[in-house]
Amino acid sequence: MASPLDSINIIREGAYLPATATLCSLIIFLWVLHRFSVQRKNRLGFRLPPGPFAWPIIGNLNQLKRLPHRDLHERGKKYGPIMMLKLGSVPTVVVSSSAMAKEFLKTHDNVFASRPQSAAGKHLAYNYKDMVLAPYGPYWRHMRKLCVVELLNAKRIESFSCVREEEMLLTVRSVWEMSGQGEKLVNLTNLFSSFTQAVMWRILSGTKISSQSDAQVGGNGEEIKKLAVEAAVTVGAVNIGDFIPYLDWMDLQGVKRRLKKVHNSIAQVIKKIIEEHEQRRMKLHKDKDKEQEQNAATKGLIDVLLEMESLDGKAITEENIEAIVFDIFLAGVETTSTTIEWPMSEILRNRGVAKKMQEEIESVVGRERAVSERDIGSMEYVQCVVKETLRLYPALPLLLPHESTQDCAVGGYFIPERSRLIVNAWAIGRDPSLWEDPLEFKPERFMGKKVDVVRDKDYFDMLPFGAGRRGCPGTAMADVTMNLALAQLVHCFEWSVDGDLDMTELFGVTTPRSVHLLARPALRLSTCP
Ligand code: HEM
Repeated sequence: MASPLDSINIIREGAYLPATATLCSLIIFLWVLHRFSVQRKNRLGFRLPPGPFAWPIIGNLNQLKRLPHRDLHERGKKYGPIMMLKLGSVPTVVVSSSAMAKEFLKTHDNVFASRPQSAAGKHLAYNYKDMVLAPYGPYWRHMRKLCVVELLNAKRIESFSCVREEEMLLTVRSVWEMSGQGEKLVNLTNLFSSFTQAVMWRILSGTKISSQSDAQVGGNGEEIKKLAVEAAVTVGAVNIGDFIPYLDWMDLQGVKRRLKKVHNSIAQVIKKIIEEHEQRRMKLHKDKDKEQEQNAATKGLIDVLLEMESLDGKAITEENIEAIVFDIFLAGVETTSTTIEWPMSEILRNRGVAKKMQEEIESVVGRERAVSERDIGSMEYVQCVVKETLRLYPALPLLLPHESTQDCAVGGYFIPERSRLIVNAWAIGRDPSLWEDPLEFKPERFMGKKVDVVRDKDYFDMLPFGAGRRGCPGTAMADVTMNLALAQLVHCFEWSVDGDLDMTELFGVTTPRSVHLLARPALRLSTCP
């Protein structure tokens, strides 16, 4: 995956900086003018938050390290829980305490609910016509309501439990097969990716990702799997033009070109699958019996969207449907699979955690059958393992960037309009003033405590899903998927690794392990389910 630092190094080495002195003077003049205007704007009478010295043009871009969540955490120790950086010409507020995160994402949520403009939003995400990268306003509200109320409501998520359970059973069987019945190591990183892709694709389209019918219609599922990886790599690169707008037109790193290419390929696949659904619906409509049969079966979200003509009197266009399919697939897959990979790594390093999980699971389901989603409610320790993972390993350690839509005073500091907000969820989850032994993986810390990371809107001591208006709408779906996958894998198999595990991470769209997770399964149940 391209590292943000690779892109930043281009600037550090000076390879592309404008050469002529005139241009430099002009840029410095504009920079001074800009600083002056920011200071003048401060009619609220507060100072800007503290932060390191920012160079003209590049600001602090050249100082960011390969793992920015760790780097910003270290800097936060010097400058405090609100720090101001300049990324290129973009004023950027970095927040790294629970109390300050609450100020920004709850008290002043309405001011910080927008997203900054970016090449990814323009060229990949349907020119901001998706939900994830759309600026705050009526269009985003329409899309968010459609997604939260119609697609990801509790009843709908529950209706897909059979999809998740079936895909998990297929995954367990493929583990056993791939390992040569316990002889060989299995690549769990790839396995979790395939599992979450299969679940999300089936929930959207109603078809298996590599089923025969899918293959007959051109293998849309397989195609989108490859494209999702490509999109993640491209979005993971820092685009210089997003931070130094007057260099944007040059597309120095070729990011815009790659984004456009990936967008066109993804849009084509999504368009095709929507057209196929439309045609099938028309055919079924003619055959009433089959239509009833289809209605009784679980529908994919694309069918749900096609059946709805409007929401609150506003039409649901084909572009809306395409963008929502795009968002749910891309936002739901990597985040969930990364969050399953880390607790499996901890379980492999800590036999005691696996043992406690197995004892609890067996007390609920015995050894003769696989775990179902209904069982999870009775498994407090398994749920604590998931919570502890979300605390220590948030898949998006800096959430997604927010942007302020007006001047604002927060925590005694002035935050100018159009500042970028970065909330360091990784640092908050490891804050020693909130957590005892913060760096240790101890699921027991949540036992007997009513901590509801998914639904409690007032809980800011860990923020794996963000909070407020832009908080993740897929939390409930992610929660059931992760709990089921972990319980099933630990119940069916005893896992072992060769040697010590490397626990370092990469920073890209999500924060996966830097080295794929390989482990050997030994069957615990009498037969593979
Ligand atoms: C463990 C899994 C997941 C994690 C850790 C996660 C985390 C996040 C985070 C941190 C954000 C940004 C919040 C912010 O900007 O303040 C977000 C946004 C979002 N997530 Fe998730 N997510 C997960 C799974 C999912 C799933 C399964 C779906 C869909 C079914 C989903 C859909 C979205 C969408 C659409 C947004 C954008 C919301 C908006 O901008 O209005 N996520 N997620």
